[in-house]
Amino acid sequence: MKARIVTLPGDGVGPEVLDAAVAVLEAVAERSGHSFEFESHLIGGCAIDATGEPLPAATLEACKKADAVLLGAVGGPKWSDPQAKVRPEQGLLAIRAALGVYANLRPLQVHPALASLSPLKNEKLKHVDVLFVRELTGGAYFGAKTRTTDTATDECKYTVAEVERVTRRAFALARERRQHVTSVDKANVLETSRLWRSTVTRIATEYPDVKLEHQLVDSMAMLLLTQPARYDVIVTENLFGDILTDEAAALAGSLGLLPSASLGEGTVGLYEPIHGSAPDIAGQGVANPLGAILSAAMLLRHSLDLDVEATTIEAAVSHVLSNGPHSRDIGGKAGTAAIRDAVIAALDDVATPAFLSGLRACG
Ligand SMILES: NC(=O)c1ccc[n+]([C@@H]2O[C@H](COP(=O)([O-])OP(=O)(O)OC[C@H]3O[C@@H](n4cnc5c(N)ncnc54)[C@H](O)[C@@H]3O)[C@@H](O)[C@H]2O)c1
Ligand SMILES: CC(C)[C@H](C(=O)O)[C@@H](O)C(=O)O
Ligand SMILES: [Mg+2]
Repeated sequence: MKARIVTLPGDGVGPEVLDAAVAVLEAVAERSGHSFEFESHLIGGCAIDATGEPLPAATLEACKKADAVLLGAVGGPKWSDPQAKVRPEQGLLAIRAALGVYANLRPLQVHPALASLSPLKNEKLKHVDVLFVRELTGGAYFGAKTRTTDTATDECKYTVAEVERVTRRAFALARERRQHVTSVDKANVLETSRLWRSTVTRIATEYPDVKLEHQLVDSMAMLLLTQPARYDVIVTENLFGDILTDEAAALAGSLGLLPSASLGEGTVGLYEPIHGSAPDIAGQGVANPLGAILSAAMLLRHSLDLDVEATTIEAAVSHVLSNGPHSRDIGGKAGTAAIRDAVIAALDDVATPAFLSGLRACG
């Protein structure tokens, strides 16, 4: 298979983790006989510096023509002045909106080798396998904003159609898993949450084989840490999903470990680790690239239909977590490049005949 992948390294540790993810994809191509072509474009702070825009037109145009987009991270102190007219994060929101990727899949698993890093050091960590489906193109992120000297507002708006499509995506995914959806809202206070809850409840009747429960977001934040193994698919609105998934990363052991896939309907998929530009460690070569590498695996699965290759990357990552080396955020000493090389070496340890069949076919 031939595929064109646009890479958007962005700022801070973004380019560092993306280099590692691209190297792993190149190693996969070499071993499985596929051909991936990479084209890098600007987004975020570096794009503001070069063009004045956080999402230059050339970047968007390239993304729309690609088979998939792999992003590092945007933002950083250099562009965080509260008075600034343009911000790196606007580029990220704009690309998500322009590609129409309304469903952000953020899987959480806890690797046994990292269980001691988790705030839950007991049996409850076994079998933690949660898929967050975060609504990504609506809510307070995209509502009207106002600002005067003493007042500011962020409108939070959801339409029924926006809730319906992300709910259907969550239920379809739950059907392939453990047939359980938890919908998270704040329906005791917010009107948008009441619309969310009634819409989810109605759409759930289309999936009688999937069990639905509702949970208020504040208690969800507690239950996620105390009973994570109870949950299968968690569907929620944009802001709640942002916060709960960073919280979930604490269970996994580090924010540097979690990947994501942002999907729409018949549009280009956008893949990115859930962490940010990590200004505190940027430029030191110590960022954990596993969230970016696992995002590349999700890209292969969801945009290129290369499930065997995706599973092989995931197995190689698991092999490295079991055997080391480990990066600093998970208690080790290895830098980004050493982790990258270890994952690439592990591809050969975990490769199956199915994975290598493309290569054999190519002689
Ligand atoms: N998708 C994105 O581009 C994205 C996501 C989140 C935050 N941001 C931006 O990043 C900037 C910094 O935000 P923040 O500090 O709140 O969050 P952050 O995710 O950048 O960092 C939070 C903490 O996690 C650590 N961390 C993050 N990624 C890591 C990795 N790969 N390996 C090891 N440690 C890692 C950091 O060192 C830091 O201590 C802000 O400008 C924010 O807007 C961007
Ligand atoms: C940088 C920011 C706009 C972004 C978000 O809130 O969506 C980030 O936190 C994320 O989780 O991808
Ligand atoms: Mg976030």
